[in-house]
Amino acid sequence: MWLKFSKMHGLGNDFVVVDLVTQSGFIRPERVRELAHRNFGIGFDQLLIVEQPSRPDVDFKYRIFNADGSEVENCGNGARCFARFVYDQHLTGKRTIRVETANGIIELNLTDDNQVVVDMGKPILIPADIPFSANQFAPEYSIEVDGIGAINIGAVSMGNPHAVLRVDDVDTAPVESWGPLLESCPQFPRKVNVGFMQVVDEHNIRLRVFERGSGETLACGTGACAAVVSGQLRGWLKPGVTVSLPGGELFIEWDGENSVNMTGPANTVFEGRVNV
Ligand SMILES: N[C@H](CCC[C@H](N)C(=O)O)C(=O)O
Repeated sequence: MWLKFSKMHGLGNDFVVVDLVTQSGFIRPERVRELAHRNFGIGFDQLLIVEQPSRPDVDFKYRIFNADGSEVENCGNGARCFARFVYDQHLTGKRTIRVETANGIIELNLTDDNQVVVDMGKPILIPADIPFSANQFAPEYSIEVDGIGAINIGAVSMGNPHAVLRVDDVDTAPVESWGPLLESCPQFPRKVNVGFMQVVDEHNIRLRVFERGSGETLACGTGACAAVVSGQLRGWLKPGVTVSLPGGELFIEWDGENSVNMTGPANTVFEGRVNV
């Protein structure tokens, strides 16, 4: 079965986006892994699926699959590309689009200057809801990790789980070595995305993210949101933070209580057809 797709990226975090509103089909997890391969497949960090909504108060359903075939709850850079895709493919004429993810509703706003503003919802901080093995919320936790030892982390979910470490310099941070060890540590029963955050000042950070199910990416939208939330909770940041990632910059705003808002670009590279 052949399906049309768009190849897109948000700051180099790259996606294949498939419309299953006007097309019908199903992509098995094994086929997701094959298509994610950068030599034998198309190559992507995540596969994004556009589906008909399952409730009247949203415009679309938004499903996300990592390169390893795992289905996940949210993808921030993907949300911006999702908005660009459904508008450019004329699946909607709206510039404010409500979508349901596996973990709730997010609102996407296409701006006049070719950016996308996403209301990412409130951060989830209760350990059991992240999920993270702590008895009660704390801004910072000390955990023991095999192969690393004792480290301090923030634990935040944006629908998907994130551990946030502070480092002095992201360029020398142990992303490749510590990323996989933390991604699968038992304290996060559904695994975890791992953010390495360098605080430049109270309104600027640098960030690298080792993503659950995909490895290090050039940018991570939910990771940027989680890092800012954790940095504000730990007293290092104030509302209105520019996050510099290897692929570019996102602007993240959180008032300390309500939704986290993310602003950034979304780009289409090419369109194609793929046999699933
Ligand atoms: N790897 C993530 C999903 C993609 C998140 C990232 N690409 C973003 O922009 O938020 C997870 O397993 O939760």
